[in-house]
Amino acid sequence: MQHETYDVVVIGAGPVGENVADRVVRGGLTAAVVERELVGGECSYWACMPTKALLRSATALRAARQVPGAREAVTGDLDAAAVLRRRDAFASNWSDGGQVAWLDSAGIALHRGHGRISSERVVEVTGDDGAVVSLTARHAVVVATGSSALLPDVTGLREAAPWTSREAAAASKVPGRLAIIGGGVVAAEMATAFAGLGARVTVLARDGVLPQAEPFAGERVTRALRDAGVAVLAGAEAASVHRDGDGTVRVTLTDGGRVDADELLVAIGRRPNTDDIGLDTVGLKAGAWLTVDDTLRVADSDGWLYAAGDVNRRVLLTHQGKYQARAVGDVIVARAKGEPVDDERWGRHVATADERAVPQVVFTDPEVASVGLTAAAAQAAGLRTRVVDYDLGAVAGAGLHADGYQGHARMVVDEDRQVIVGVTLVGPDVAELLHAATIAVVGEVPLDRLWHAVPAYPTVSEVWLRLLEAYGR
Ligand SMILES: Cc1cc2nc3c(=O)[nH]c(=O)nc-3n(C[C@H](O)[C@H](O)[C@H](O)COP(=O)(O)OP(=O)(O)OC[C@H]3O[C@@H](n4cnc5c(N)ncnc54)[C@H](O)[C@@H]3O)c2cc1C
Ligand SMILES: NC(=O)c1ccc[n+]([C@@H]2O[C@H](COP(=O)([O-])OP(=O)(O)OC[C@H]3O[C@@H](n4cnc5c(N)ncnc54)[C@H](O)[C@@H]3O)[C@@H](O)[C@H]2O)c1
Repeated sequence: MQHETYDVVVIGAGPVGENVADRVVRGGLTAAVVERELVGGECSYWACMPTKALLRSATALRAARQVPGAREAVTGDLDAAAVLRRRDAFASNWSDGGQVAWLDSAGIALHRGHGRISSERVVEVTGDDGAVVSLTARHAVVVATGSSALLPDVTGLREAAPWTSREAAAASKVPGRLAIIGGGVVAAEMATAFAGLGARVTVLARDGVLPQAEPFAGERVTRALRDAGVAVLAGAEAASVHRDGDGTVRVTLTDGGRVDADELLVAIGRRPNTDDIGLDTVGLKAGAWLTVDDTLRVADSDGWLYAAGDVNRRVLLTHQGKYQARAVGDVIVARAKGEPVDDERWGRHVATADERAVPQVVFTDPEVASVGLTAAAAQAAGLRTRVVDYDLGAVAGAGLHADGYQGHARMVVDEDRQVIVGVTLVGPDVAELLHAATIAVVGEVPLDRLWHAVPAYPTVSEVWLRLLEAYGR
């Protein structure tokens, strides 16, 4: 068996693993990443990038149709084939050549194959040809193996060959009828995308649409999906699934109803990619999420094992995983060099924002952009809050942006500290408004000072002033 030694070995070269390795190399250590599939991970080829490419064209078309003058110039329908071609380009045609070249330029070694921890600080990599290379880490092993789609225990489901987000993101044609189990982020975005591409979509939303978000967000997205022709069946749950000889998937519901489709997408959440990475060899449970401290070090390990990104279940988002990667890369370097560790709240070596300041955009139409706590979550956390709502469509900039602009904004104020702890914006193109809210929440900017942050006129951002006015001074 071939043996190699590095300062740090990272299992998984998704966005998080790549960034951990980059950070430790920038800090003067050596690093290897192990990847069994494509360098770039889920995000690049089957998640963030291709799905947003599937969504973007229909959104642009809707935007043009909402502005007289532009509307008249739109004379045709969406070209689904062109959208799929553009999606292919955003997925780099499922080739990781560009990312491999970047690893090379960053001085990071790549080992292709399946990585398994075999003992303390040792990772064995089994290549496609069965050859095994043993990698020893002088300082740390970082698990960044991500997550996979979860399938519910529904009779006949697996035999019916359902789509997960992977097959949907990489679809080579648009099914005539698409049924979706789930009502979360993936279900809402995919329903929007495939309805825009011309499919007849049915959403079996057992717990409603976007149940984790502010209730008005789910309500507005549900309304928009229905306006777009999507059948949203709130409370519907699949009891059994069968795929007929002609390819039709028949979903029988627990209330006896039936939904027929050409494809069935399951989008009910994720499970960690830890089944077969050797956790049992170091006293941890195979198949479990990896619990970490704020410096991303795995609890119950002897200090050499870290986990970042989806696999630690803190936040299942690329940008937040990359934020963790910066913290974990830097803390490994600090510990290796015997330098002080800055693990105070908001310190350099901790991922404090994961707790209460996570930004997310759901790219439905309207978009849902949120950061921090919802009103319900703030209350559950025991904060004394005041909730301020404003009609986004009443802002001058919104009216200019699109005729008939409809949207809603909410800020949740911690009354004791006079700071904003949560913001949710729903409306066309609100994604780019979110970072101002993130800065206000992370910076814990006092409301008194926010009055001096004057939004430019006439932008949609003027909603900030309206929210402050509604709160009062
Ligand atoms: C449909 C969909 C859309 C999404 N859209 C967004 C979005 O718009 N914005 C956003 O922020 N987030 C989005 N996400 C979430 C985002 O994709 C994940 O949070 C992100 O990919 C996590 O990065 P990661 O590096 O932790 O894991 P991954 O991207 O899953 O990468 C893990 C890598 O590890 C490799 N690996 C696993 N096990 C092993 C092993 N034993 N040996 C070697 N290699 C291994 C895998 O092959 C993979 O390349 C979306 C998710 C889905 C499903
Ligand atoms: N734009 C983005 O930021 C983006 C886009 C897509 C995915 N993601 C990330 O990917 C992750 C996975 O997304 P997801 O939509 O699969 O998960 P999710 O957790 O967002 O939603 C899953 C939904 O499925 C429902 N559900 C759970 N079990 C069920 C069952 N047995 N039957 C029917 N319904 C069931 C839940 O009520 C929930 O609403 C999310 O955590 C999200 O952060 C992010």
